[in-house]
Amino acid sequence: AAAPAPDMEGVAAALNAAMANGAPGAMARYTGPEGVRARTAGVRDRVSGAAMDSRARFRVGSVSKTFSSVVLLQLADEGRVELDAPVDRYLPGLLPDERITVRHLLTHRSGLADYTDKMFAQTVPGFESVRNRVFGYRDLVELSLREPRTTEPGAAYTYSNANFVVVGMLIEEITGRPVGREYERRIFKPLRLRNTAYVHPDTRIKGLHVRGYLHPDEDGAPLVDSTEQTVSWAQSAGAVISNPADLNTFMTALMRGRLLSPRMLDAMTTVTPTDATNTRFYGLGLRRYDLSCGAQVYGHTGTVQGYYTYAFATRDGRRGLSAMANTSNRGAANTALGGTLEAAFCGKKPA
Ligand SMILES: C[C@@H](NC(=O)[C@@H](C)NC(=O)CCCC[C@H](NC(=O)C[NH3+])C(=O)[O-])C(=O)O
Repeated sequence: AAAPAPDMEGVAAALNAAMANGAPGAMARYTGPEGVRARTAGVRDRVSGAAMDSRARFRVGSVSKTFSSVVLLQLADEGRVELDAPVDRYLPGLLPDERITVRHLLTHRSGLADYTDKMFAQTVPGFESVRNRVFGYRDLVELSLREPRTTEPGAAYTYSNANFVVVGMLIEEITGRPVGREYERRIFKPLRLRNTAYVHPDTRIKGLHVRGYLHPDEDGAPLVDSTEQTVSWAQSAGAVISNPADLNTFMTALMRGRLLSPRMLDAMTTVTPTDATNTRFYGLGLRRYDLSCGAQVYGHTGTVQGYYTYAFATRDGRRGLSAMANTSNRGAANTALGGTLEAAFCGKKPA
């Protein structure tokens, strides 16, 4: 059946719901056979009052994991890394268990603990303690290895930023180049993503951008402007900057086979369930959400201080949606923002 037209009023309602739940602003951009549709709400800057702008850049958080996964899978397509080889073959001695394979990293089944749980147990103090720090990859792996492993290698899905820190190390080890350079030459340049950048450890977002606002843990405490930070605590797991149009271009081009061989794209989109709802799945650095109308959308979510992101596309790459709310540490705002997916990909609810 032909896909339903996007329900842009429903998208706008989801943006307003994100604002009602604590986001100063939000925006979404749909691309499909009907053309491009964008909606904005609220402000991108609480001090100047500047309105949200769908061209503006922001921190995409874990959507960075899909960029990192694409680079590593291109290296696999080139025969320079084997997904089922132990990480130990490429980074000898880094990890304490040689059963951990490259594929375990990409599927969050390595058992490596997520160091951000402790790092950000207290949201604002944790953020303030790292926002200007520059970590080496090994510092972050060390932080992870201080915690007990969460599963036997391959046995279960347990999400961890540490996995994609090691993916960044693999990319640099195999190519001999910084991960940012590989993003540029393999993804940003070929797809002409002119509003996408990897500037770690620079703390600024250059050009027209959204300011991000972090909710403290204490009820009623004022929002913290978290726009400037190194995101060195995440790097290849979360430090990419982009904008809605570039995220649509990236996810739809990925699904159309512009970045990987058909075999590798099939591997990337081969998913396993991540929870009991059987509507959320994970492949190789890629999420799949199964929506109420039967649509299956592939992409990633992102959470970095001051920014919630969704960036998804249909498997045929004909339709895409990216959405952002400029707040975080406020789950209800994130859930509300997620409502843009149902509205965009399932269209108007039957009356
Ligand atoms: C979940 C998401 N993951 C990511 O995007 C990665 C890069 N972000 C995190 O791990 C969250 C770090 C804490 C955020 C902070 N929370 C706290 O500090 C809680 N105490 C905040 O909300 O800004 C994803 O894969 O979709």
